[in-house]
Amino acid sequence: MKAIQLYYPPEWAHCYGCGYLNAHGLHIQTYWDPEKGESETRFTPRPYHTAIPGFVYGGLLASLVDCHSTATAAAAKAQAEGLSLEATPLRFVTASLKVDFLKPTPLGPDLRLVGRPQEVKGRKVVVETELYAAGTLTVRGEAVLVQIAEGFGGGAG
Ligand SMILES: CCCCCCCCCC(=O)SCCNC(=O)CCNC(=O)[C@H](O)C(C)(C)COP(=O)(O)OP(=O)(O)OC[C@H]1O[C@@H](n2cnc3c(N)ncnc32)[C@H](O)[C@@H]1OP(=O)(O)O
Repeated sequence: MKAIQLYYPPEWAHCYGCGYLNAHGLHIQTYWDPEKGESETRFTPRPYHTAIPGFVYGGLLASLVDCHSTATAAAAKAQAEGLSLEATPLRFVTASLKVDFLKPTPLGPDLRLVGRPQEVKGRKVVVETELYAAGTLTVRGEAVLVQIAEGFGGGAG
């Protein structure tokens, strides 16, 4: 199975969280299960991703939820519209990101994120994410993702 992020064309693949062209990035990779209609991302934090010794930095956890959600939105939209990401790459950006840190996340175990689309409407997708460390739910996220339009970003300054 191919990660959703690997369908992004090069111009969409520089993201620090999930861009395969960012040498310094996290290279988050998300997989879609069309039967369940949900996504999964696995990530093993490095020792330097520390908040307090023994626990994962919350900003990293938010980044995982963020890029996991943009990819989930692309897969959910493709499935809803009967599109193939191979033929029609879709790219979403984060309009809103809410992260609840339910428990400290231990640093060491592989992290598992499960994403479930709640709404697919026009250019907008809402995704809920649960993040588990060694089977324990430690983070819950909710993100609103918007499909980028022609000329996204405009000119700076
Ligand atoms: C060039 C390739 C770039 C690839 C980048 C990948 C990045 C990966 C992950 C990220 O970190 S993204 C970086 C952080 N995000 C941003 O910088 C986005 C900055 N914001 C924007 O560019 C615009 O605000 C945005 C594109 C998100 C929305 O503007 P639009 O004018 O296109 O949206 P519009 O107002 O038409 O709203 C579309 C829908 O989204 C909803 N929406 C927009 N902003 C929202 C918001 N903040 N909260 C909740 N809902 C929101 C809006 O209500 C509406 O829903 P409904 O259709 O139900 O009415």
